[in-house]
Amino acid sequence: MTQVYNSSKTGIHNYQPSMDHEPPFRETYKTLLHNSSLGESKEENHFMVEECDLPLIDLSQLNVERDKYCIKQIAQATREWGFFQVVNHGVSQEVLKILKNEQMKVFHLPFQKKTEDNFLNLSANSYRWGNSNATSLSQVPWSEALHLSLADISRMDECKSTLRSTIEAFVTVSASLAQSLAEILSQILGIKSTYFQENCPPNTSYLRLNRYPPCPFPYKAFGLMPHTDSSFLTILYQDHVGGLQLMKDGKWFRVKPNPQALVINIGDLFQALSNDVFKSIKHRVVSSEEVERFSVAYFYCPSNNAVIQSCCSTKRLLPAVYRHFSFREYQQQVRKDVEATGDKVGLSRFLL
Ligand SMILES: O=C(O)CCC(=O)C(=O)O
Ligand SMILES: [Fe+2]
Repeated sequence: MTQVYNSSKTGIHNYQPSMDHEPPFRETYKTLLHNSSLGESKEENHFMVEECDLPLIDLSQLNVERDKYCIKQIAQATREWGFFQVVNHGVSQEVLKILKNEQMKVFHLPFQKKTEDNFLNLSANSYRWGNSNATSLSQVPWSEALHLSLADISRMDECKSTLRSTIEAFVTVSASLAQSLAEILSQILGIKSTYFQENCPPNTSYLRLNRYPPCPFPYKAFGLMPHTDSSFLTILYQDHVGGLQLMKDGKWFRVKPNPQALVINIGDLFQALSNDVFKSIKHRVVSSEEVERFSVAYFYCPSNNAVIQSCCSTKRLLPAVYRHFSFREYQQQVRKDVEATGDKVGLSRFLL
């Protein structure tokens, strides 16, 4: 399947993507597509989903002084939603615009090039698409991604210097924003203020560049299946297209895209650390039939050896919900479950 994007849709002029950049979704998942009962009306309609009014927090005062009102808003949004948006976050609109442009260029390289060993001088398996373990179409993400460890970024191909320097600019702000947010939240939990400095040294976090091609079966295949993030928290930049949905009180809601804002969500590790006080919220991406979509996610993660232990249990306030586990152990379990069943099981594997 090939697609030509015109300038009115992408906002980029004089830019011609290669015609052979799409991963072979249709061919690869032919059997799963055939087995899925296309067009059945009893299917949940992913598009008939209410839009939510996600809390929007202005961080301009946070960087100057630890503004109490701002901290209160962050705490409230985390407890009520586990998801919120921030503006005046420190990443300039210019950087975000260039980042999307560079991301578009890299994903529009021929598919064959993206799958080559040593693509952009990155570690093996950095470029990902679909799900080779899927047993049904609902387990196939109709998307492609570059999954980068922060160490990988400094090794990135010199010829992609604009991509690299823009990613670095995004990562620098995201790293400090993630740490500030985590420290604010840790105060509520009574965790010592140096916890994140000690457990999340530079380069242990990850960045993922996502591209969601137009999907011919958006009712059947998600851009990204319902999931929770394995991070402490995630910082997401999404373009103007929309498609991100989150689950609140058992119901799916659409997040209205705001390209000025970054979206923050709590991940599994914060849920475990907080002994379920904060919740890692399920979210998904519904693709468009007509346009491609881009997003960038910064996953704030500790070193592999870091042990996640519920704060409340260490203070003996409440019985611990989860057993201690290292981040390495967590990632290994997630990988094992995905390989065995096509799905992530997540925190419930570590329940006491
Ligand atoms: O693209 C998005 O809006 C969400 C991406 C996401 O959830 C992820 O990469 O984990
Ligand atoms: Fe996610």
